[in-house]
Amino acid sequence: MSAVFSLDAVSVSFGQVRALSACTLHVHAGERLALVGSNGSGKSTLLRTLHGLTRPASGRLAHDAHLRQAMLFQRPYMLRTSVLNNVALGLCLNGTGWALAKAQALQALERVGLADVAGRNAKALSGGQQQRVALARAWALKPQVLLLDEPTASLDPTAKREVERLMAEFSDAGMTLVFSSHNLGQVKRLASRVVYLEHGHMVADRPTHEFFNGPLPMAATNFLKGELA
Ligand SMILES: Nc1ncnc2c1ncn2[C@@H]1O[C@H](COP(=O)(O)OP(=O)(O)OP(=O)(O)O)[C@@H](O)[C@H]1O
Repeated sequence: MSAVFSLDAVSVSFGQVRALSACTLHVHAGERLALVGSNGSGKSTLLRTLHGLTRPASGRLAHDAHLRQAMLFQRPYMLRTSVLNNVALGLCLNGTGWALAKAQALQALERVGLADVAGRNAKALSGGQQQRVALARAWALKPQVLLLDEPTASLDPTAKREVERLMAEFSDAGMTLVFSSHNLGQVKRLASRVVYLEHGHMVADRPTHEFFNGPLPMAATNFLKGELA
């Protein structure tokens, strides 16, 4: 299988804090990779490093120079303008002309079931709707890889399921997903593979079924016991 991202012994530091320690990881095309671990274990740092927002102190990050990737955050950033403009501006920043950007933005909003609110102020939407706008903004860019940092953490169960459904559909359409989550039910439902991080170290890296059915290193077993208790 071809790797879309390869991390080789990557470490990231913030001053005295070692956020990632010698992480080696190959993300393959079409995977749905979940990052799990306690608060501060390095999940966001790993995602931000894959997206080029954080620079490794050492090690090597390799990907195809033409790889199209997008990233979603726990709280989506919405500009104080219409939903349509929020999606179209993302396309414009990537070089699409305004008229085409608006047409493609509308298609993307249809894709996530939000065409009917295209004219509303994005800031006035619910958290769940805003996350779907962010998914439309990402979808419109046709990324090969979508990175998602706890995309459903602040959403109610219905909105959470809707975002999960879209993630699954995007994956079925061929997109590679890398996401962090504290919701192990969600990880079971969505992931094909799970990486467990602790204090910046990758302690376990398993297909989802094996991750939840062991055996695992003791630290990962203790984490699972704590989370499922
Ligand atoms: N910009 C930053 N400046 C200083 N320290 C940082 C910065 N970003 C992350 N850290 C530190 O790096 C470590 C890893 O943080 P990170 O946010 O990657 O963890 P996480 O697993 O995503 O946590 P959470 O589950 O709480 O989101 C933590 O000790 C955190 O305090």
